[in-house]
Amino acid sequence: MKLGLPSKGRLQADAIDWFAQWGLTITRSDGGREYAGTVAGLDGVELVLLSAGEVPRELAAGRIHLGVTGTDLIHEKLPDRAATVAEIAPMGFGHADLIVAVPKLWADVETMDDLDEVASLLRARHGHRLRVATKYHNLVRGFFREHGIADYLLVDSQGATEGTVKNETAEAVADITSSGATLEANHLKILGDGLILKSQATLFASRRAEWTAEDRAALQTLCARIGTPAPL
Ligand SMILES: Nc1ncnc2c1ncn2[C@@H]1O[C@H](COP(=O)(O)OP(=O)(O)OP(=O)(O)O)[C@@H](O)[C@H]1O
Ligand SMILES: O=P(O)(O)OC[C@H]1O[C@H](OP(=O)(O)OP(=O)(O)O)[C@H](O)[C@@H]1O
Repeated sequence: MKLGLPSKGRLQADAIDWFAQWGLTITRSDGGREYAGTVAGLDGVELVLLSAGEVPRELAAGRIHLGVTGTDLIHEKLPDRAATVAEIAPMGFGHADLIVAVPKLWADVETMDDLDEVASLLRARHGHRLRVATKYHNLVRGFFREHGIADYLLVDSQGATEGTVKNETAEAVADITSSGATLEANHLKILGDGLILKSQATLFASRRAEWTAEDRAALQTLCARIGTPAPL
């Protein structure tokens, strides 16, 4: 059974601690620079280290049986997620909210409806569409559609998204926030009804992987320890 774990970044250390409480000892090879390691405490588990952003794709391709990543990334990257993955357990860390934020200076803009009005004004007065910077294209499109906002442009931003407003490449952003410090530092505020998704690190199982009898037994054992029914 292949277990995909973030190779570095904010989720890895907490994920290793989380598995330790269920009797799985995960050890990175040589000082943590090599992307390899071992799992002790449950037979037949092989460690695969990869970026949190790649875990959804690897689960969908069936190249890993289990994977740890944020629910935001699963929702964004797997449109057909019910057929692709099964949630085993939320892990209680990596909490973050995907939100829509606008400049604090926009005193009259507090809701998605207000943002829709801004979009219409921008179009009417300046002849260009409202630009929204994000890396969560699918989730943002769906959310704007639910709020009846159609006249806007998504600007791809793979990092430093909150800076796009100051840099004048976008008027609004849709990004992850946890402490709120980055929004504050960039003079942005969250719209009252601008919460797209609440995310946390979660253990998922792949419905697309080939599950041998040994893999299923390992999954059963792990789920019994966690105290949750095996989803497959
Ligand atoms: N403050 C935060 N900022 C961004 N992501 C966060 C935050 N808190 C928790 N997360 C979660 O962490 C996950 C992303 O983790 P990380 O940035 O380590 O992965 P990544 O984007 O694959 O990293 P890499 O920079 O190696 O590509 C997402 O699921 C996200 O929701
Ligand atoms: O609410 P906060 O605690 O301030 O955290 C939110 C910030 O952290 C993340 O960025 P990250 O550190 O991953 O850098 P990036 O912008 O390059 O993705 C995220 O994209 C926000 O910018």
